[in-house]
Amino acid sequence: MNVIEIKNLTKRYGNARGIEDISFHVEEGEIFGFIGPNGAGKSTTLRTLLSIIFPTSGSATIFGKDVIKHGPEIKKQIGYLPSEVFYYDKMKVKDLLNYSASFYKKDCRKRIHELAEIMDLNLNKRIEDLSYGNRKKVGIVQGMLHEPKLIILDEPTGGLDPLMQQKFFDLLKEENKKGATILFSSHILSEVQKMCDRVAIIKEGELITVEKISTLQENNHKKIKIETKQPVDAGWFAVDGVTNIESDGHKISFLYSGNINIIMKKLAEMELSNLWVDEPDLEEIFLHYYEKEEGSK
Ligand SMILES: Nc1ncnc2c1ncn2[C@@H]1O[C@H](COP(=O)(O)OP(=O)(O)OP(=O)(O)O)[C@@H](O)[C@H]1O
Repeated sequence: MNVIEIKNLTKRYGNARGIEDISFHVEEGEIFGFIGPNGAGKSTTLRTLLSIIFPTSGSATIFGKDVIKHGPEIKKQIGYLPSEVFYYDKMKVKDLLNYSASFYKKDCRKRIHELAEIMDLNLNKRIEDLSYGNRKKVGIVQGMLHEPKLIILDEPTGGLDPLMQQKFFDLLKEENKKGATILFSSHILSEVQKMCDRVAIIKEGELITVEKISTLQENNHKKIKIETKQPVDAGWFAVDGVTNIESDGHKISFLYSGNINIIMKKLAEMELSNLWVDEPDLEEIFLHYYEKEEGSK
């Protein structure tokens, strides 16, 4: 079953671009990553999904229900962490969290304490006395205290130190094991790579691709590095499927996607002193997509 279905979603801010014709779905039980650089349209997509803002055209459903018509009902089953959290500064953390919990028809007190313990958050402090990272933790606890079936996170790790990031990801994995579906946006590719099953890549408001991380890594591209006896002109690699060439004459690295025999024959024409074939990390694949898109314009 698809927990989220986004169909041809477009949002314009006056004449300015927000997102253009975005379609993808998130399946039940998935951890789905939504990645793209600053200003790509991640927050716009997520806010439209939560009917915080309304689309110019297109539609979206969550749990099979239209997000505009059934917004309030759907939101009870969603945990949302916005990219920036704003609070009443004078409130104590525990008062804010209890107030948030009062919107749900369940007793969340035990879970609030468990989450605060995991995230090392002091419930007795005033919001105004918290650092940026600790405010983020308040947002995390607030988004998860009602044990939602769907967790939507917009750039969740900003401000968290590496140890906290790890704890937070462990927490998300645990929620996912218990059945929660997770959608999170990020421009930090290593965290998406660590966490997600599938990923949608967005650029300048448009969707570039939706792929399994494993497919992106294994099937599509190889990272090939060679060392040669004679200097090789980078032009020698004008082969279909070769991108991201970096060369200092004797050492050349590039990404290759396509029939592996073609590139092996090309390499066999050269006197090699060394050869490495690796899977690229997500960052390299991501840059590759960007280069392709820019080149094709
Ligand atoms: N309220 C608004 N009014 C006008 N334009 C907006 C508004 N909010 C976003 N935009 C524009 O929409 C585009 C997408 O922005 P959005 O915040 O969705 O990107 P993002 O991928 O979340 O970026 P970031 O990683 O920087 O948060 C940008 O060009 C941005 O300037």
